[in-house]
Amino acid sequence: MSTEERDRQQRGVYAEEDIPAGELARMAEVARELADDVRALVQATVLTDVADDRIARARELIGQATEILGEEHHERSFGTRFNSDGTHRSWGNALTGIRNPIAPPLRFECFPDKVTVDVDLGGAYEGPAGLVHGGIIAAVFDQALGHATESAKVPGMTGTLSIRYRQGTRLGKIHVEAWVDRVEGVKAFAKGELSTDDGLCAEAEGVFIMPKWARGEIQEKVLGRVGD
Ligand SMILES: CCCCCCCCCCCC(=O)SCCNC(=O)CCNC(=O)[C@H](O)C(C)(C)COP(=O)(O)OP(=O)(O)OC[C@H]1O[C@@H](n2cnc3c(N)ncnc32)[C@H](O)[C@@H]1OP(=O)(O)O
Repeated sequence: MSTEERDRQQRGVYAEEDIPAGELARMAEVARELADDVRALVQATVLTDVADDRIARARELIGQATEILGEEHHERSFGTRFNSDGTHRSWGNALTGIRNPIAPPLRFECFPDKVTVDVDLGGAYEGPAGLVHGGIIAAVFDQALGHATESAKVPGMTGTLSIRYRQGTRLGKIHVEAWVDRVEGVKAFAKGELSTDDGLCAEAEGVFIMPKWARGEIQEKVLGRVGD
């Protein structure tokens, strides 16, 4: 596939919609509840100690649920949807998507100089025994630093991300802060820290770049709207 075709396809996953605020709130509630249920299922799957016959029964029920959910579905991914009320939603996002049970999910608080997030990472995010997987920590940083650039109105995609793991992060509650250090043209340089009750566990820095294909219309849309 040519670069032009790929860029065109990439721009195509951004959709416009016109959903009244009340309806959107209802849809969000349904999405959150479904993802919470499946997240609980994932945790139960990792930790279960029941006998094989109970697993077989659970699989039957899971199969039925999968069939129902698949009756109607989006083609490839949820993408990002811009609503006429000035919001946008990326409900499939792997870290923040309210419809995505893989997402912990991260819910950021935005301040003028930084974004923060507190989240509980349970047994589904294990790497070394009892500790959070390093790749999960990288993903959390990627989203947090990306969110900081978006909050500072200099959004971009990750060009380079580097992480210093200072000590193991025990499964459980983590606190992350991220901020934009400086901006050079289309590049925003962001930094972040992850801590727990044990203190500072990891630090990150990264370069976030507004890609060529997104400069202009999509950049304006992302900049002009708030959303999840
Ligand atoms: C809608 C979006 C917002 C959406 C924001 C949403 C927030 C999402 C947060 C989650 C973050 C992700 O998961 S993002 C997903 C993971 N990341 C990706 O998939 C990115 C894949 N890579 C790419 O798409 C591209 O290589 C880019 C965008 C990184 C750069 O390509 P480009 O757009 O063609 O940029 P280009 O003009 O060549 O270069 C611009 C400047 O950046 C420098 N540069 C280029 N690549 C890199 C690099 N990897 N690391 C450092 N610096 C780099 C160049 O030297 C140049 O510097 P100078 O000459 O100007 O000095």
